[in-house]
Amino acid sequence: MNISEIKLYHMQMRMKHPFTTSFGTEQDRDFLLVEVKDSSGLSGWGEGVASERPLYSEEFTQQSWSMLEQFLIPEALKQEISHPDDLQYLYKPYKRNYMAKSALEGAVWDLYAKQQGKSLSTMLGGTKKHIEVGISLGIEDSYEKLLENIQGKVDEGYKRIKIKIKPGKDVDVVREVRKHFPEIPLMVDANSAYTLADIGTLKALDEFKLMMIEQPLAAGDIIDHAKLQKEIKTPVCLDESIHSYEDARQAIALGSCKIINLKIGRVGGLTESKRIHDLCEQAGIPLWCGGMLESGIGRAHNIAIASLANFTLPGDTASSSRYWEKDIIVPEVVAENGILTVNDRPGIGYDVLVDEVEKHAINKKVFKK
Ligand SMILES: O=C(O)CCC(=O)C1=CC=C[C@@H](O)[C@@H]1C(=O)O
Ligand SMILES: [Mg+2]
Repeated sequence: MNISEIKLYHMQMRMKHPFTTSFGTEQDRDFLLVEVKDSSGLSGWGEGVASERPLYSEEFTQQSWSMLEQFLIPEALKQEISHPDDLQYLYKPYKRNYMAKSALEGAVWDLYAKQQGKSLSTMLGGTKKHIEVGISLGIEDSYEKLLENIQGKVDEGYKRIKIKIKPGKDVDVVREVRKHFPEIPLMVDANSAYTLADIGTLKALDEFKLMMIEQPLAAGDIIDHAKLQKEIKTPVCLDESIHSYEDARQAIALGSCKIINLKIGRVGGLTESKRIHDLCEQAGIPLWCGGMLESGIGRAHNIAIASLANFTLPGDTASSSRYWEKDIIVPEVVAENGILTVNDRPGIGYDVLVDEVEKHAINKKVFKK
């Protein structure tokens, strides 16, 4: 692949509105970008989705920066990479740090696809040209604000509504939403806010015809989710418990979930994402592509992976305008009536506005072969 230079950017971009989950509120997105250049000057881009604080998982921006700066980038420049899959061997000695690994690997995949003159979707084996998307709504202080947000997104045509729940803001909130929206495709994301002691509350959600309940129990848990799934009708969807092909294999074998929210950054990149996709396709476990409040670069990667056949449920990749006054890609990601078009331009299929990247970069480091 003749990689000659790798640039690491520490980005800060303010989202239009704060986003609240069971573990915290975020509005100033702090994330990384990786740019991989070949000797002809062609660039591939990847996004590091860890946040400033390790609340979603153990990863955080500064840790990803150190992992990339001290280990992953210098080692990638030391060897000849002929295919993005080669990075799995470089990554093998290093534990976890999935989001850092994914940022570099995603940039290498984008560059590789551009060198082949093919879209990233095609290179990954994607078959869909249109992808249905939903919207993930944060926790609001008032019912009227939440109901207003839902109405707005239903009017925009989003194909499913995901709302966050936590103890004290769960059954009553879903009941109120169902009162106003009895038929919309609705799911809840608990971000690990419950334990098996809350089984009464989680069973009570069965009356609301939810598409799924996402990650009700502890991050990393497989066993208790298997016990829970036997007790409730609502399909369990795992997010923070699935960090690898192995985790997915064990969760499927134990019946811990009926659906998986796949996030490229959480599982260490596109090569592992593809492996998990194929495993779930074999096992009849549908996937959807989750979001990590990405900039357009991460959204473009999400679109590419979500074009694979077994991504059969609407994901979280809403329009760029969901979060950003101005995205760092052109054209911006636009969901028309809840549908994204997979473009067949080379690589991620969007141009990166390097001036905008530089504007939002609070730190940058260039690594040369
Ligand atoms: O990117 C999006 O629009 C989805 C955001 C979202 O729901 C999440 C982002 C990051 C961590 C979590 O809070 C949550 C999730 O668990 O999916
Ligand atoms: Mg989630």
